[in-house]
Amino acid sequence: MKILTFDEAWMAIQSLSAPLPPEWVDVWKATASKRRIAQNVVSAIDLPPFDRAMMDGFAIAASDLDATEPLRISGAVAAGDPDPTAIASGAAVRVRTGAMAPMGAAAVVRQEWADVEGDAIRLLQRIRPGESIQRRGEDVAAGAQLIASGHPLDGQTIAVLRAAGVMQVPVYRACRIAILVTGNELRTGQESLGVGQVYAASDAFLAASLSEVGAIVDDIVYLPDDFKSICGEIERRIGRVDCVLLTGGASVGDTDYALRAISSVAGEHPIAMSRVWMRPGSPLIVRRIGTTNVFAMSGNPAACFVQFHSLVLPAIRRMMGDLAAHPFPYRTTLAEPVRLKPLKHVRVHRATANWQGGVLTAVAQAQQSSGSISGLASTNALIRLDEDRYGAGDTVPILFTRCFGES
Ligand SMILES: Nc1nc2c(c(=O)[nH]1)N[C@H]1C(S)=C(S)[C@@H](COP(=O)(O)OP(=O)(O)OC[C@H]3O[C@@H](n4cnc5c(N)ncnc54)[C@H](O)[C@@H]3O)O[C@H]1N2
Ligand code: MOO
Repeated sequence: MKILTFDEAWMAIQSLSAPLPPEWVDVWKATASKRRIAQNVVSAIDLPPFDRAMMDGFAIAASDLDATEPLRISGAVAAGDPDPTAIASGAAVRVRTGAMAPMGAAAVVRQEWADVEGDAIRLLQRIRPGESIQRRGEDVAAGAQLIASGHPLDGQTIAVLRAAGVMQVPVYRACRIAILVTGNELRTGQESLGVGQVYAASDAFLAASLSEVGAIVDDIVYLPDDFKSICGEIERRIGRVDCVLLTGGASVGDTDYALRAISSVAGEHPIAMSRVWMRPGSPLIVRRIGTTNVFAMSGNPAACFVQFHSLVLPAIRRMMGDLAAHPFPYRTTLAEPVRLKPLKHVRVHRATANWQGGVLTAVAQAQQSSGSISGLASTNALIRLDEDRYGAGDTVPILFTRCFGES
């Protein structure tokens, strides 16, 4: 048994989970995803690529910013016109928003600030130099840093890359994952339950949360408590997927095969851990075999949920380039007191978090048994409890298990 504290387990698992090699994606074919960019990206062009009119109105020369005499309208330019008509002193060029500013334009006078008198305009106020012109490269210059490594390739980022003329970016490869669900008592699909049987549940939240972060669930396999078949199913995935997630059989009973099967397949590969001082979720076995990380989580759905969100998912996110992952990244106020049995385990409670009067506030669920699953539908967070007693208003670390605000 290799038992670690929660923080030791976090470090051990994170250090096994190096980012996967990047692959290049075409920015114009990329769909918004949680994939992360694997290097700093610079702008390919000046942005905007030319001095640009920001208002519909009239471009004027520097000598006419406070002209009291009429300025003759000498031409017009629309967005997309390639010809940057020059502007002379005493003249105005009609411009549309998004058009190239004429050569020599010192400002664009929005049309509300000028009276049109035949083929001339008269300014209604003094115009500031540079008014309503966005200069070439003012947003970002060609070659300047645009996006930092590790940034998600989502819709907002794709917009920036496109605008800046970046055609391809390297992104960390999506983590490929196999889920092996073990247990003689488990039934799936439309099967009705026999005596002593339960429906397999945990793989549903595993698969859903993994696809939310952009990982690829290669397959989900249901296995009996049989040493040989568990060994065989692990072995055939080593080197073919980046992570194998087992559930069930992670504890110490004589039909709990996860540790023995992983050890048998691993041979000389050292075990990172087989238990963590955390409740629920203490039976957690982690071993890297070749290029594959193998995690065996508890069968109890609530324990599996806690292990997955607090330790396993952050490791998978790190493999996909989230290098800033932190175990419980926020703090919340407790709405109610908490009293716990003195134990050396860190307790991780399922909670419901909400904004109350502008303050993030969490209520721990009443039912915290590791065998109870019904509360998972309403929980949106896990809170970390290192002490035995807390008062209402105390603050504790929290992580969100679903997008905050979607509960
Ligand atoms: N003598 C000891 N017994 C146990 C210990 C211990 O230290 N000494 N640890 C306990 C703790 S803590 C936990 S948590 C459980 C973990 O057990 P396993 O990981 O071996 O899981 P199983 O025994 O296979 O299953 C536990 C429970 O969950 C049900 N289950 C399993 N898989 C699923 C699934 N996919 N969906 C829904 N429900 C599932 C299963 O039927 C069992 O009821 O061990 C304690 N024992
Ligand atoms: O891992 Mo267990 O959930 O502490 O009963």
